[in-house]
Amino acid sequence: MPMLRDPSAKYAPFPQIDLPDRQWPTRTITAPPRWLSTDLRDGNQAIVDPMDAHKKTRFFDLLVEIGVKEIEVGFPSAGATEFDFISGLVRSGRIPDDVIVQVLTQSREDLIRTSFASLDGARAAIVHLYNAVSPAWREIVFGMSRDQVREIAVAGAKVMRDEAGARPDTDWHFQYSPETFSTAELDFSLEVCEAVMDVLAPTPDHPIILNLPATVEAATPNIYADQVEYFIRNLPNRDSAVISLHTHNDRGTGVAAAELALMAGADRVEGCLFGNGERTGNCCLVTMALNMYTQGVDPALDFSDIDRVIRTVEYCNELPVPARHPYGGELVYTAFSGSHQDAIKKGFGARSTQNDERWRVPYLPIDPADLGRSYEAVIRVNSQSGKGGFAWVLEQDQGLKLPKKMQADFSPHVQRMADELGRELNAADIWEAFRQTYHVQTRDKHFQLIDYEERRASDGSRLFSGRIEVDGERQSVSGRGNGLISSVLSTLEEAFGLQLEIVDYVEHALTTGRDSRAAAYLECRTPSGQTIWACGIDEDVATAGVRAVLSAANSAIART
Ligand SMILES: CC(=O)SCCNC(=O)CCNC(=O)[C@H](O)C(C)(C)COP(=O)(O)OP(=O)(O)OC[C@H]1O[C@@H](n2cnc3c(N)ncnc32)[C@H](O)[C@@H]1OP(=O)(O)O
Ligand SMILES: CC(C)C(=O)C(=O)O
Repeated sequence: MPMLRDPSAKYAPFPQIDLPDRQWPTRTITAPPRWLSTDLRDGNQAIVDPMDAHKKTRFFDLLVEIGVKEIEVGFPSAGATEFDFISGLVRSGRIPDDVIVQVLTQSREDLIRTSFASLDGARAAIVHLYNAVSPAWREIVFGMSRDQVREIAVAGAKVMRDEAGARPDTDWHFQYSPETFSTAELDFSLEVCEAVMDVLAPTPDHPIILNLPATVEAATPNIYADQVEYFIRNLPNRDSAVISLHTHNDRGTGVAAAELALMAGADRVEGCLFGNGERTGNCCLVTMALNMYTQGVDPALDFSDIDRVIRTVEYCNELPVPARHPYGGELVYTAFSGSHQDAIKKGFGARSTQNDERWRVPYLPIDPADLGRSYEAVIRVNSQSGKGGFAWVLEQDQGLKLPKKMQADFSPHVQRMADELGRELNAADIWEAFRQTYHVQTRDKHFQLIDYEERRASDGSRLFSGRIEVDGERQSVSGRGNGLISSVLSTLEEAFGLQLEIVDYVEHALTTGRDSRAAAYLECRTPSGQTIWACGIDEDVATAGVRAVLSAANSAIART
């Protein structure tokens, strides 16, 4: 039994933070944070084949297009690929004036100097220093006391200060991360950050960025929010620091933790597109930004063409964006199940009639069109689907708006096909089933309309005379009625002895413009009381009605 019956001996619950007057639970997010993308660093260090310069450049350009203003472009001391990319980028003139690049370094003198060297010639840059501060890292990784670990940070900060001082042509900004903040004692994180601030002497005009990582997510997101609020409230010179968040997703709540910690007073969020990053990844910037958007807050990041973003991210990371990933996954706007389809279809219907700006479509938290997604994929049909499903597909694909009762009539045909095929039914499958069921635009039917003309008799009645192919043989037939439809019905009765009574008739245009076509739907009853639904489609609305009557006649013949 690999899983323990009593895991409490091996895993301890995370302790609560003593912050009884916490403020964050009653706050809301009303403005976007400063965003930093760490796709080219935390993301890149976590993929099987790190990106080459070509891929990194493509990713960088994408981030700029989306609107990210702070971009961690790598870890210059990791090797030549990283160093050359960063120094090449700095010299390329590719970095827009309103975008600042950031690099990460361990707190080791040689690595810090290499990091500064990679940024030679930069207009502005952020150098990001880190060392882990929590007990397990102190004891296991460094084998050091608290004082010694604090000294790692202080020594690194001094090298940063001196390197920056020696390179006055660049507008340097400093960032320090007490790595493993989320599992460290809060007083110690504060102590180390204060010691780093003492060296770097930030001011409100030139603040330091203090980045508080949940390097490993170890508790529920409210705990991280408490930690961040506690840190902010106890940090001297708060106005000389930008408080930044860097969450991971080990418990699946990386975005939630960042959201609550933003409510706790943080200013900046680091993360990756679609949550790439070490292990389960970083905070997903797409999710967090679009969560804000769906609360009516402009996130200042643009995902208007989310599929293009996904294509580039998948190409660069060589990792798929999962089908269920919030906002971006292939299936996140798709309903297969009947009751969801029904509600979504009604939601779109209500939108088209109510002219209401507020988004209120059941089951869809966001309008897919805002992200460049079409409505076609919103509803897909398989054996779990209902009437709303195929009705939506026929409407999107063919422009057909089936009357409700006809949907019920067609439903068993679709259900049978889905059960038999055991797979999703695409638009072509459904259209083919519809054509066969209602003899629409098929050649192999019993009655086939060739042509007809309609005249008004002196007594006001209508005369239908036309040519109908009956099992391949053309016949000239005619009949009289009060209107065109009834004259065709009497023609069928007189010429072929076929009796049909009209119960309901609906017609609508299929498209607008010069090439418009029309669809007519007919509910008929046979002398034995059977209901027959029929459909006719034609460029001319009257002819669509005639075709619908012949569709009903073909069904009646098929049933005998
Ligand atoms: C949580 C994060 O994501 S942090 C970012 C991590 N990212 C990366 O590591 C990607 C790039 N890194 C690299 O390419 C390599 O680690 C290099 C080139 C930077 C350094 O490589 P190496 O020197 O071979 O070793 P490594 O990274 O394993 O460092 C281990 C040593 O550094 C020490 N160390 C680790 N982190 C830090 C730090 N932040 N500050 C100071 N020392 C550190 C360790 O205690 C260890 O010391 P020891 O050798 O005395 O036991
Ligand atoms: C370097 C820091 C910010 C980091 O990546 C982490 O702790 O996850």
